[in-house]
Amino acid sequence: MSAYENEIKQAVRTIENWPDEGVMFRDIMPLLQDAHIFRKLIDSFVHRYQKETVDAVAAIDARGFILGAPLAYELGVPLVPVRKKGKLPYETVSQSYKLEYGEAEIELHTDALKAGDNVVVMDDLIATGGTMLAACELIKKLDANVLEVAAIIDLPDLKGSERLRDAGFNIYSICQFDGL
Ligand SMILES: O=P(O)(O)OC[C@H]1O[C@H](OP(=O)(O)OP(=O)(O)O)[C@H](O)[C@@H]1O
Ligand SMILES: Nc1ncnc2[nH]cnc12
Repeated sequence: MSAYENEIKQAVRTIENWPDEGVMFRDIMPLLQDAHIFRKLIDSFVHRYQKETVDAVAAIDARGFILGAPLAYELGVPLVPVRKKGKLPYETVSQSYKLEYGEAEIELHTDALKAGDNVVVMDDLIATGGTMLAACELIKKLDANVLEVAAIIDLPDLKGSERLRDAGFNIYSICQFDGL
């Protein structure tokens, strides 16, 4: 792990037993409160994608918006918010996915991407991978291509990154934490 990756990992705050007993909540808010770390964080994503052919950044509601917006701005490409159900006013495609308890649904406007667009999908964290996989399905429904899914944090014990890899997606995460 490089020095900057370690600096980012050290800045993540862990809250035990939140929101439920047994969960170690990995809180990215301290990374945003430190302007120096926030800049390094965004720059690391920019550096990874600036030489790639990226046509859009899809950012997942809600914490993915915080990262996806500055990345899209710096790359000079469109920002495509992937929103939770019922928030987008125009015609949508939607995809349901499993949560620990029950189901959720996310949506994209049908005109958000063009067929063949190369898309980076951005969120703060991959746990079970359900959210990222659903976002990738939406992108595929619009005949666009997922170049890579990107997150600050991967929780490999929850097998989300494994599910994403098995489904054929490339993954980039800056740091990993053991446990739930
Ligand atoms: O890999 P998964 O098991 O799908 O979990 C990861 C997702 O969970 C969190 O969002 P949450 O649904 O809590 O919404 P929020 O961003 O509105 O807090 C996180 O920001 C990811 O989007
Ligand atoms: N452990 C965790 N920390 C922060 N966000 C999460 N989303 C799902 N699991 C999470």
